[in-house]
Amino acid sequence: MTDDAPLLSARGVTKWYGRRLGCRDVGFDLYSGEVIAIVGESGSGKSTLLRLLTRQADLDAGTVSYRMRDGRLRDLSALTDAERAVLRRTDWGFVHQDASFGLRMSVSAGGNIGERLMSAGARHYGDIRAEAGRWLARVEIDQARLDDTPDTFSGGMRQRLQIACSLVTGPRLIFMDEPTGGLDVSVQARILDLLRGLVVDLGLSALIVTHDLGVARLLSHRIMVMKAGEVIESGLTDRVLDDPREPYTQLLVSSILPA
Ligand SMILES: Nc1ncnc2c1ncn2[C@@H]1O[C@H](COP(=O)(O)OP(=O)(O)OP(=O)(O)O)[C@@H](O)[C@H]1O
Repeated sequence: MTDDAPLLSARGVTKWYGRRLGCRDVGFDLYSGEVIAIVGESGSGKSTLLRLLTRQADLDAGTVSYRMRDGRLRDLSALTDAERAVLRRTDWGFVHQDASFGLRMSVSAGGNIGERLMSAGARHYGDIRAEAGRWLARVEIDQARLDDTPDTFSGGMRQRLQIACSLVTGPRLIFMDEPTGGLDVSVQARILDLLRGLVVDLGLSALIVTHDLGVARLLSHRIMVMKAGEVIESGLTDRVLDDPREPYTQLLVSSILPA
C-alpha cells in the first residue's frame, strides 16, 4: 500500500430510517492531508453520513474503509469493536457542535485532555499534566484554567478544549460536526483561524459537516454538496463555490436556500 492510497474510502454508503432516507449511495475518497466539507441544507443527510463514516451508526448498504497505521486499507465493518475503539481513542479526533458530546463537563480541562492521553496509553501523571498544559496553550486557553471545569468555560473555550482533546493523541483524521455552530461571529472567526493553522501545521485530514459555506471555503480543499440524502455535486472548494454546476448548489451559494 503506497502513500497514494486514500486514508478513508466510502462506496455506496446508504442508510434508511424506516421508510425515510438518511443518505444513499455516497462514495468518495479522502486522502492524507486533505480536508473535505460536507454541505447542504438542514435534513440533507450530512450528520447521518458522518455517523456512518465513524460507525456510530450501521450502514444498510455500502462500505467504509480506512487505512490503518500499518498501511493496510481495512473495511471498518470487519474490525472488532476493540479495534474500532482504538481508532476512536487515538487515530481519530472529534469536534462536535455541542461540546458536552465531546467533553466531560464536570471534569477539569486538564483531566479531559489527560483522560484522552491515558486512553491512548500514557501513564506518567507529571508528563500528562505537562502535555495537557502545552495543549491548552496551543489552543490559546490560559494555562491557569487547567484545573477549571468546562462548564465554567465560554462556548468558544469549550470548542478550543474539544480541539485540544481530539488532537493530543496525534490523530490522522478529525471529524467535525458544525464546529463553530452557535458561536458569535467574532468567536467563530478566531476558532476557524486556529483550526486552519492546526490543520496546516499538523498535516491533518478532516471531514467537516457544516451548513456554513464560509467555514467550508476557509477550511476545505474539496466540497460535497448533499441534497435529500444524496451527493449531488462535488469538487474543489473554489470551483464548487465560484462556479456551481447544479441549480441546487447555485441556490445554496446565493443563500436563497436556508443552509
Ligand atoms: N435517528 C433518526 N431517526 C429517524 N430519522 C432520522 C434520524 N436521524 C436523521 N433522520 C432523518 O434523516 C434525514 C437526514 O438527517 P440528518 O440529520 O442526517 O441531516 P443534516 O443534513 O445533518 O441536518 P441538520 O443540518 O439539520 O443536522 C432527515 O430526513 C432526518 O429526519
